[in-house]
Amino acid sequence: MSVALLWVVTPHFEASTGTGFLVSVRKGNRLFDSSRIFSRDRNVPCKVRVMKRGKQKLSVSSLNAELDSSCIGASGLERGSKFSVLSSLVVTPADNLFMTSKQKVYDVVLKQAALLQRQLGTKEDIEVKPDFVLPGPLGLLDEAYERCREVCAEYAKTFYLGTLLMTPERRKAIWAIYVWCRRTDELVDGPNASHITPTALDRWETRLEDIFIVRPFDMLDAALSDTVSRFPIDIQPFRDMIEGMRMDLRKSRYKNFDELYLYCYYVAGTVGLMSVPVMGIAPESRATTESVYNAALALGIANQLTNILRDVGEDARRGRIYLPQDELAQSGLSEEDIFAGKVTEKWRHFMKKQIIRARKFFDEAENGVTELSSASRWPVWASLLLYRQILDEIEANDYNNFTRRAYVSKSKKILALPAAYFKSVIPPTRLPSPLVKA
Ligand SMILES: CC(C)=CCC/C(C)=C/CC/C(C)=C/CC/C(C)=C/[C@@H]1[C@@H](COP(=O)(O)OP(=O)(O)O)[C@]1(C)CC/C=C(\C)CC/C=C(\C)CCC=C(C)C
Repeated sequence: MSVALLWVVTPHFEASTGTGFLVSVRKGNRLFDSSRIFSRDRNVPCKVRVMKRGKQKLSVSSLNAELDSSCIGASGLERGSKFSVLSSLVVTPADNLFMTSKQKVYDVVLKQAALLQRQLGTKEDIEVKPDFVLPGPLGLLDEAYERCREVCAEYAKTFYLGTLLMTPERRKAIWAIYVWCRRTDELVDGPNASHITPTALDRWETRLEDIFIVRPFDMLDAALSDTVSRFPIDIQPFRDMIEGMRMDLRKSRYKNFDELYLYCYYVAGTVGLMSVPVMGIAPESRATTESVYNAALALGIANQLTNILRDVGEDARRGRIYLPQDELAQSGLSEEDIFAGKVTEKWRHFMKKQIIRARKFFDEAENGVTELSSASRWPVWASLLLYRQILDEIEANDYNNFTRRAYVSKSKKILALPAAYFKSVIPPTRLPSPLVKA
């Protein structure tokens, strides 16, 4: 597996051509030469050395190698960047001040659904653009997607197997989105997290904007540039995920569920919104686009809540408590109880309520999976069933999520696959349902 290692001398850059990074990529009627990847300011050159590594297992640090240079800067020092942060959900007009997080996020869902409908006309139009014709022995874009595939296969084995069930165009797009999400998450959760500052995240956001105007920084970004030009994907969920990382930098406590919900939207609900335009809605579905987006959002929230409940002990050891403070207090629990990590009756009672809530989000998501295009349903069902089982495992561990990590065994994972398959062959509902247009 070859991984490009990039050293960036300044935040502006132009790739050197030393190592055969030299295939032109056709983008609609435009051609861009990926060996010469330009910064926003085309007059400011910056050297990027591209070095191929021999076949080796990808590691967290190899993924980060590329991130370090572009986000932290070669020295890891702040550079007083002039990059601006563009607005996303966080820009709240005065009359939004009293809205709950759910209402604010629902506004995003409505906007995303409207954008998708506007871009596609009708759902029957969902068709990806044809493949680019690439010169060279192995198209640069093919190589870019191949790297995304490798990262995905390495980091998310079960999920990767699920993507193999999708159509080739869709699976490539999901890999590219996955890699971008993973890298974004690594910024605050990876080995270099201590070097990450809000300015570094601003740079990452500038780099995201470049992806959307097809000026990718590296190969993995090039795959996403291609994906977002083929599918009707909007930038906002991506921006919002970066906002979630900012939140992670500045916040380690959540007053109530409203605050936590917003965090879960940023870091995981956004993944659902990014994925729907790729997964596609079944042409025969009678569900509204916004209801499908809402279900996708619910699956992201459910996954993240599950993740938080599974990792209570691990997070506490990093000084983080994602659980709503007011609900902890209502159950007679304090921060000290979390740090002490003792499973008490109060804790069990608190956890039972949290699990009920997470399951409700999974239930909400279920209705939407059936409305997805047929080839996308199996992997989504599989991921839903597998992630939901983590909640069962927490129960099976008698709610000891302080010192025991709930995980789904291989045999249970294998059993979930046929179950997911049978669910996925159920066609979209033709009967009136809460998801169906009036
Ligand atoms: C088929 C499918 C599931 C597609 C989504 C693929 C995709 C782009 C995944 C990106 C995941 C990612 C790396 C997110 C970064 C932030 C993060 C780490 C979120 C947590 C994921 C778990 O990751 P982690 O590797 O840390 O987990 P483990 O420790 O290994 O357990 C999250 C908990 C959130 C992930 C959220 C989703 C996968 C959203 C799923 C929603 C959809 C795919 C929409 C489906 C559509 C409908 C209508 C229901």
